[in-house]
Amino acid sequence: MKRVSWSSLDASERVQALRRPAQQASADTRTAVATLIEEVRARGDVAVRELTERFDQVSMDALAVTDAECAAAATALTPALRDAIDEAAGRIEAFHREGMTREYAMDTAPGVRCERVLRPIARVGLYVPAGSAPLPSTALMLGVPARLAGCRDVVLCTPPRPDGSADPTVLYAAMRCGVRQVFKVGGVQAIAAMAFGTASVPKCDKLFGPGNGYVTEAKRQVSMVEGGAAIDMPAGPSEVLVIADAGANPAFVAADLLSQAEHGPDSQVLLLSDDAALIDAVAEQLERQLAMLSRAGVARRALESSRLIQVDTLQQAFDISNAYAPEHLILALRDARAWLSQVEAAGSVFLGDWAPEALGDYCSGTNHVLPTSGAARYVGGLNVASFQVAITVQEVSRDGIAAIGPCAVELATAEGLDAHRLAVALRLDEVAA
Ligand SMILES: NC(=O)c1ccc[n+]([C@@H]2O[C@H](COP(=O)([O-])OP(=O)(O)OC[C@H]3O[C@@H](n4cnc5c(N)ncnc54)[C@H](O)[C@@H]3O)[C@@H](O)[C@H]2O)c1
Ligand SMILES: N[C@H](CO)Cc1c[nH]c[nH+]1
Ligand SMILES: [Zn+2]
Repeated sequence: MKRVSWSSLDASERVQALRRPAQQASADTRTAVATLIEEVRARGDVAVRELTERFDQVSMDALAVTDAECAAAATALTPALRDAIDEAAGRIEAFHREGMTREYAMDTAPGVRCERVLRPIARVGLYVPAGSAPLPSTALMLGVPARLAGCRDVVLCTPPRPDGSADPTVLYAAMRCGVRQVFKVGGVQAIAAMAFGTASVPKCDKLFGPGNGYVTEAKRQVSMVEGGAAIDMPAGPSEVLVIADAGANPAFVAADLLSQAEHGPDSQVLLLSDDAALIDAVAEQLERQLAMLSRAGVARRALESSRLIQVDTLQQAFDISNAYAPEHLILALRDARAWLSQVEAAGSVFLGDWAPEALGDYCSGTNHVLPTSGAARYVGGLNVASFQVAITVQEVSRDGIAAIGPCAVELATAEGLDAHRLAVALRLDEVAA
């Protein structure tokens, strides 16, 4: 893992040091994804099956998971795993319920009642990755808020395993959230199928969930074409930025870095510290722990585009972090809570030595579907409101229009919009008569 001293870098070297490996899909990826989307759009399930055979090396007959498969999934899990999923789901539900947006109403003038009401998005499509590792925790992170929002049709796609089945843990987690429409489809073909609909897969209004570079690019593209679907956010290859001081535990810090590096070769992990000895110790721990990982190859590739950065001060570390806007930010600091006020852009923050990012991935209660590639500057992680639309309502009485109508007339006149002015003025005349 490359080590740099921030103050010795010039401006362009600093940009280079924080460059993400998959900042943007390459032109080749964009073109390839566009072609795949068009194939699904034009030929529906036939194309989905062909692409599944090409990219997942499995020939599929039925794409939908049957009730029998769901029932078998539950019994395939150990009681301990079922309990862990149930326990995690409980905390995720509690935290998301508490944070739900509320409806409200107020009189903005006598006789003018303004309200915000909430409605669930009717048809939502959830993507649960399973390319290099099936992620049942992602099924919880998507399914729990979808259920709390009250979405009517919840569709879930996840790549099939080599034998054509769906991962039973993903299925159990999906069922735990009340998801009944599950399809064994992954990658671009899943996103295109949910965006445009096929004979098997229902068309959805909005798509949610993380995925690799192809999935993320496919989401971006379907959200930009007429007749496509809205999307939650860019939730691509995982990232973590750790800010650690001299008192941090190097083994903990290294483990946290590796926990994101093992997601994929295009993951990126950064350590920022004002203590050279801590950085040395973390580098040593990284090597030691890599030797114990089953996915060491993947993690090593991610570490190639990752950095150990020595900063002059912790304040400088926060300036760098805010500019980078990481998906996950770990503050391995003695007074982590006091530094929280310095965080301006991050998907999810982990305070102190006892809050590994892996807890947020699974079971602290927060959502792990988070903005990557710097999108944390303008969008937060998934929550119940992501699955709802807020509709505003106004109810106006005769007294109400008498009170605020002249204001509208004045503004409509200034804009030269006569019909607007008339729509109000006619009513004012009637009220005055
Ligand atoms: N940001 C977040 O909130 C978040 C959360 C969880 C996971 N993640 C990320 O999700 C990703 C999961 O990726 P994954 O690959 O394991 O699973 P995935 O399900 O996203 O992708 C697997 C699919 O990719 C498709 N694919 C593979 N090679 C292709 C090619 N050459 N052309 C077109 N399509 C191809 C296949 O159809 C396959 O089914 C990781 O990068 C992980 O870091 C992000
Ligand atoms: N760290 C991932 C989000 O970037 C989520 C995840 C799921 N399972 C393990 N980790
Ligand atoms: Zn993770």
